Amino acid sequence: MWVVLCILVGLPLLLVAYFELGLMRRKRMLNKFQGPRMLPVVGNAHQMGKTPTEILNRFFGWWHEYGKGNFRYWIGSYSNILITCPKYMEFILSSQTLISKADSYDLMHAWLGLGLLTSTGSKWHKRRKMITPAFHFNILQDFHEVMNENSSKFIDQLRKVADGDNIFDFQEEAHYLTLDVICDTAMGVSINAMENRSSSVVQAFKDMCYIIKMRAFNPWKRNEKLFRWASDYPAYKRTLKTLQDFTNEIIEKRIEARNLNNTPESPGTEFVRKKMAFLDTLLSSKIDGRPLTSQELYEEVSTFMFEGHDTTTSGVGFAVYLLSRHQDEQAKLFKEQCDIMGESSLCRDATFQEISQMKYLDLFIKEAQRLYPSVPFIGRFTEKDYVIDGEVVPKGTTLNLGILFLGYNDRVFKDPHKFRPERFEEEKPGPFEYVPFSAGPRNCIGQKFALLEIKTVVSKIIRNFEVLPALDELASKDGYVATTVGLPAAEKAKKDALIHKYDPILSAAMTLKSENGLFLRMKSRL
Ligand code: HEM
Repeated sequence: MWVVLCILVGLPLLLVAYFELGLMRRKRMLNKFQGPRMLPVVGNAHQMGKTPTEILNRFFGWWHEYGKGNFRYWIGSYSNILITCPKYMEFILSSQTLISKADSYDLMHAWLGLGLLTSTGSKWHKRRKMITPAFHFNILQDFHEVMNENSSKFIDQLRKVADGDNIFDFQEEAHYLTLDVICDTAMGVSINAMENRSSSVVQAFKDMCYIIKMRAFNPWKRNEKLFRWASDYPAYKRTLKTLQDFTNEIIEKRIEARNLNNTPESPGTEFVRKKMAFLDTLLSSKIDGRPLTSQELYEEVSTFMFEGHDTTTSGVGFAVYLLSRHQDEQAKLFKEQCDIMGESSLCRDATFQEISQMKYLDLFIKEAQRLYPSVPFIGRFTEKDYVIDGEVVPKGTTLNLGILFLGYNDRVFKDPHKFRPERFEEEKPGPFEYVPFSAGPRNCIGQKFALLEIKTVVSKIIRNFEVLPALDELASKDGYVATTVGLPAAEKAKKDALIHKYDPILSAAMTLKSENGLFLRMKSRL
């Protein structure tokens, strides 16, 4: 009897002791960082919350508690530091060795393999060098034509859905547009997602982006082995196969066409684009003196398909959302369009040069990305000890770089909850104080592409539509943004009552499919 009792009590205690002993070194070092008290075994997991909204609120709560600095927290045996100090950002993002991604990126491996976004070490170095020329100025100019063509179709589509006083989900519409642009520029094919939205490939892209984000917030489904038992696993596998088959087929056909010297210009091919697609650049490139293997081609094309449309969808979405809330700024943007394009030719496409002259639009997009960055967090993993600003960050720590938090830091941005595009002319943030596209050697390779696309689409919307004020109580009358993000708890509670129904950052920027959508009203100007 006593023996059984001893085993029942002693064994769990021994297990806990063993578990804690294994973490001792990391705990000792990380205790030098400020952060919430943790329990044995679970760490701070019990405090995190379950939904993206709860998790984000928890992070902002701690951020205020710890003086808007970095803080550490533990999820079981996983040690994390949320990085919000520009000095740390600088060290991490400038490092040539601290380039391994956090384990949250593993969720993308099944689809993207180890492409530019997810790879590390010499594999990443070689690929980065090879892919950089794909964003050359001339290629970007070619891509601008595709952006223009597709955004004209998008405007036609908006005329249908925004007809009269219709309220519609803008984010949903923008998703199909950005998918069309990226398919055309990355692979040289048109899937016409704006019209064929129910096609299996179009839905597969949408579902896959959703699944990746949903799993990131679900501790069980995040685990590959446990996810296999989930009821949505079979559907996920089907989605994955649809995307893999589609991409591989396009690559094979493109190679065949090239082998037959059947250039993309030749009639009779299904390749609609007459210009070089990203895939063509890859097919002409070499790694270690040899052409890329089918797997390498697949990984890079898929990476572009993912990175290149999900991010720009929210980039366009939040900019247009802010138009609805900030009518004075919308009026200034419209005036800029008239000045640059001429009042009588607002219908035509803006040229590459005209887009670069749209200075107020540039400031507006910068401000939108400060408040609602399309990529709110990025993650790194320490493969060895690092000394950052005099403190040792031990091997085996996940560094979550809070891009979102930088934008709400009043030491960097005066009155951060005020929506004021002009601030970027007056108070220039340092290179690591505002990093929506990251910075340093692993910054966003598609930054110029993304900004060009967002500006092309948003400027066209401004010329063609008046984005009407929101019908709720949240239209800004004082220039402040309608969000609870970044507010201290007391102020947040006051605003919560108003905003709980609709807060784009909590529902969409945290990138789980928006609970309510991004509902807007527009009136045609023409
Ligand atoms: C608003 C739009 C976009 C934003 C805010 C954005 C932001 C970012 C950020 C923050 C990173 C760093 C990720 C990390 O370190 O884990 C990144 C990396 C990357 N982005 Fe973007 N991105 C955007 C659009 C695009 C587009 C349009 C493309 C391609 C056409 C693209 C391709 C990539 C790739 C391939 C990487 C990985 C680069 C590397 O690790 O060397 N992105 N992006």
